[in-house]
Amino acid sequence: MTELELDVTGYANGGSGIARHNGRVVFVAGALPGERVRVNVTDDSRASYAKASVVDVLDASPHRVAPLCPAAAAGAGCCDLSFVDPTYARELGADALGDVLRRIGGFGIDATEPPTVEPLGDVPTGWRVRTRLAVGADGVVGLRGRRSSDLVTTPCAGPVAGLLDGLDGLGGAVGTELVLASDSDGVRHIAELSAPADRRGRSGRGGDRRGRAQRSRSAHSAPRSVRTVQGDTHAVQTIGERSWTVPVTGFWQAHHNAPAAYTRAALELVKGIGLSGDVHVWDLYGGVGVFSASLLDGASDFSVRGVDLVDTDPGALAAAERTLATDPVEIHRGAVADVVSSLRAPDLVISDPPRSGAGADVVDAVVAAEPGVVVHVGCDAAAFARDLGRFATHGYSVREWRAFDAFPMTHHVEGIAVLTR
Ligand SMILES: C[S@@+](CC[C@H](N)C(=O)[O-])C[C@H]1O[C@@H](n2cnc3c(N)ncnc32)[C@H](O)[C@@H]1O
Repeated sequence: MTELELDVTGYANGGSGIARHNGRVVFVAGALPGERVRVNVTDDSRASYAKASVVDVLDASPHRVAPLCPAAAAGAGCCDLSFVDPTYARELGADALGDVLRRIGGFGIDATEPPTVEPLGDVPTGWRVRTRLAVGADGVVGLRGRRSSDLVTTPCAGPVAGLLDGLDGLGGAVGTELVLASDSDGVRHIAELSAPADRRGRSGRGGDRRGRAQRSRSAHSAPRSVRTVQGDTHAVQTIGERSWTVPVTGFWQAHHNAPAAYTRAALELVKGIGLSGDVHVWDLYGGVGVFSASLLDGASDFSVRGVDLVDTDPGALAAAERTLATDPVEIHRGAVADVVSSLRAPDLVISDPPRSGAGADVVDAVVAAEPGVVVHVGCDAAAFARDLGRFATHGYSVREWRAFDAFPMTHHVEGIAVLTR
């Protein structure tokens, strides 16, 4: 492996430092702007850039701290910025978000100031209420390594207190995974997911890299059986006066303060934006309907006449049905791209897609329905910027955006923006 000494001059969305070598960009994992580092080149396969990881810090940034997450320090792929002072990490996140909003979203340098990244708690540790761990030989439980499939059994600092206590031996065979959820009363529930198809037999072996990757993707999207190991099949999660019974293996925001913060932010963003009277809402990628509920309960300038809630996950939609049973919410199971053209035109759209973003086709379909106001949420800065940029090409402008440090000690940032036509 090639070893180099580099000066790190910037920070890239994705959490790496940026350096240059022989005119080529090198993305250096584990390095901060202003540092001189010795690195190993880990990927030299592309003409325009290389990837490397830090072997030794020769000249350290004043923002480098002793790792806050012992698992990350031991090589786990969990908290990639655990070695960065948390306030500075949020500044880096804001810079990276501003950069992709300009570069990928096409928002001019003079556009609305990029958002600052707001903390969701006082400390960067003990925030995660849902996590997934791998089961290794002899029932040992741990996180996968950053650059290997080895198990790291040192506990991560992200999960809330008690979530990781006494796990060894709870899981079954090698290759299964444990999904852990802490409900709003702090009670722990654990489900075991059977191994994906490619780890069960020999079907995933052999062939070229692309073939193996394709088989692995389809193996991971194939249904896996679920066994309750501890607690219940569902966790009760509460925001204010509303509660949801959410499948342990289903989606709930990872940060214990995120659902309340995001729904409050959405309400604040639509306040005074020009909506009044009876409003029809689309809650796209709505999951259990936390945004639907907050608008129904908390909108102050307007009242919600009806909501179309769209999601693909039957478990989340069943939870939505229970909690929103007496509300004017119509639930649609299916992909947003397939469903929206059949829905009644909205005044307000909330969209909260998964990490990959909504994508051009969905943005175009939303725009075709001509909502006056769109609130768009994104947990991947580049996808968020791409989606907002697509709205902008259709004449929607960002009136305000906010960002949250929803995954402390990592490079991930959650964005939320309100756009008007
Ligand atoms: C980031 S979560 C947001 C869920 C919800 N808004 C919340 O805050 O709890 C994304 C949701 O998108 C759903 N999803 C993923 N792909 C989808 C698609 N193509 N169409 C509809 N829903 C989808 C997932 O099931 C998940 O509930």
